[in-house]
Amino acid sequence: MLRVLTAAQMRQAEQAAEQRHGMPSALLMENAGRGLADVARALAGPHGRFVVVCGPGNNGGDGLVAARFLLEGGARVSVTLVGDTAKLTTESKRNLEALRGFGGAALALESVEPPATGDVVVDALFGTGLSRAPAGAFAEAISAIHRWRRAGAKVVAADVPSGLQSDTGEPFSPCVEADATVAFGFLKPGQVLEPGASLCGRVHRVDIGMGGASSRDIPGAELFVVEESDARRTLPARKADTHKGTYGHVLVVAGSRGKTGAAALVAKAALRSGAGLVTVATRSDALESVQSHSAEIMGIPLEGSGPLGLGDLDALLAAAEGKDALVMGPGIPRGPETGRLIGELLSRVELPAVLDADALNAVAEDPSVLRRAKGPVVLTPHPGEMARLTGRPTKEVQSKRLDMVGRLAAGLNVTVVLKGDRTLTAHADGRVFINTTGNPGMATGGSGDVLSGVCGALLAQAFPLPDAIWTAVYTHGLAGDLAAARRGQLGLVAGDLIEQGLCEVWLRWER
Ligand SMILES: NC(=O)C1=CN([C@@H]2O[C@H](COP(=O)(O)OP(=O)(O)OC[C@H]3O[C@@H](n4cnc5c(N)ncnc54)[C@H](O)[C@@H]3O)[C@@H](O)[C@H]2O)[C@H](O)CC1
Ligand SMILES: [K+]
Repeated sequence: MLRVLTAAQMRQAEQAAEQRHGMPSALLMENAGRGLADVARALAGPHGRFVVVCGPGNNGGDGLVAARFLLEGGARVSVTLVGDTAKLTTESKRNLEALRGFGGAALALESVEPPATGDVVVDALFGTGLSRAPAGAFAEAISAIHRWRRAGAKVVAADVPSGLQSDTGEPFSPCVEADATVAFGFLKPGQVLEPGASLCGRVHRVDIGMGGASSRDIPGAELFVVEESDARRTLPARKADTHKGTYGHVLVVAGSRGKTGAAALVAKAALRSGAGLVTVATRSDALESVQSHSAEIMGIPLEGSGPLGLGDLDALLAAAEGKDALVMGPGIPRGPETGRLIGELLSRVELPAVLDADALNAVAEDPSVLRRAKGPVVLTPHPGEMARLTGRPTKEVQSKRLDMVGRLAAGLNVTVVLKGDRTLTAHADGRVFINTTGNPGMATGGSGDVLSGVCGALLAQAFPLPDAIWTAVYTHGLAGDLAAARRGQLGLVAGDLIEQGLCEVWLRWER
């Protein structure tokens, strides 16, 4: 699990490294510059030349150190300092002097021979200190870097591409587009959230000596990027002396006439994710069709017709007996009472409950009904459903994903999975887990149903929250990547995630 730090948290970590762990910022910068030089060197052609573009702050300082290491290694290096050199930070001033000792003079931008294929440009204009859109000479420097990249040079960004807001991943204009970014010490949100992640190119995280700074040194939001090893570790190998009851029984309340596939996708995904038993509760006129999708699906008919309402409460309470997790929402017939029904049901059963699709739209009218839930609740909205849950426009949800998912989870004391590119899993305790698996081929009907089935299965197997959920999200995306590798993104359908993807993930992790 990789910790992701905001700019303010980075500064706190830097202070802790200095005050508690005896790592002066000069040494941090030396290590950062060395890591930057190593990545730049690896990207250069055999006779590649380096152009290091430095700004006025410590990001520029990193660039100066990198220039020195490249010169030491015998490379051809030219350094350009942008902005008022009188304003250089102490550390940068010191490194500029050191560089002069190597004869690597600071040249003006105009006098630099334009780099091209095989050459490498090091973008050390701004890092986590960027506070507004680059203008004037800084904007001109970024335009030069764009030109050089179009001419074939590779661009390596120090810490963050200059112009990118490291806390959000939103770029100012102009903003550098890098082939690689060297993250110093810890990842930043802007390197893992879109569009920042794409602007960074390949992110290389290098340790610079802040390893001693642990969580207690760094208060505030706890953001993490989930790695494959984390997800794999959540799901231990099965023991021999177990039976289907050991792996839990998932109750799926989903489906309706014309939308029986949604219920089947949830149920099949749960079965393919290790649930011992799966029962679908749905209107009688839909049940046969749901069960026809797979012999393993058991069924409970919900008598009556029309939208789910308080009249269905007793039947659902009875259906919940002896179950270990509940998944509700995909394809359900929603009506004016459905939200209250969900509130009543959750206030009386202890089951961990996953609410998706129309269950989310039902509770969106009054999300506070969820506060009475007896068991843990997991919401899995896509941005549109998140907009309805929060009462904010979808555009705003997408521009403040981190903030909004954390706020909703804390406000309702639930776990929230905000789906999309880089799905975010926010837990009520403030931790947010960033997912990096998945691909646009998964933007197909039923993909979300599959995710809710995987969530239900892992909860039914008593994997703890929030681990079970960020693991389900990681697994679902990896299943999509493996399925797309065989079927192509265009050809991918939700069923492939189950039949193809999930089974390949388990095989890969059980080896
Ligand atoms: N925090 C750490 O542990 C380490 C950080 N290192 C590097 O330092 C930068 C952050 O450096 P900082 O001096 O805070 O700011 P920047 O260099 O990113 O920005 C320079 C400076 O520029 C001013 N500024 C902001 N926006 C603009 C603008 N649009 N136009 C003009 N000037 C602007 C502002 O005053 C900034 O302070 C971090 O990214 C790392 O690369 C250490 O080297 C390693 C440890
Ligand atoms: K930079």
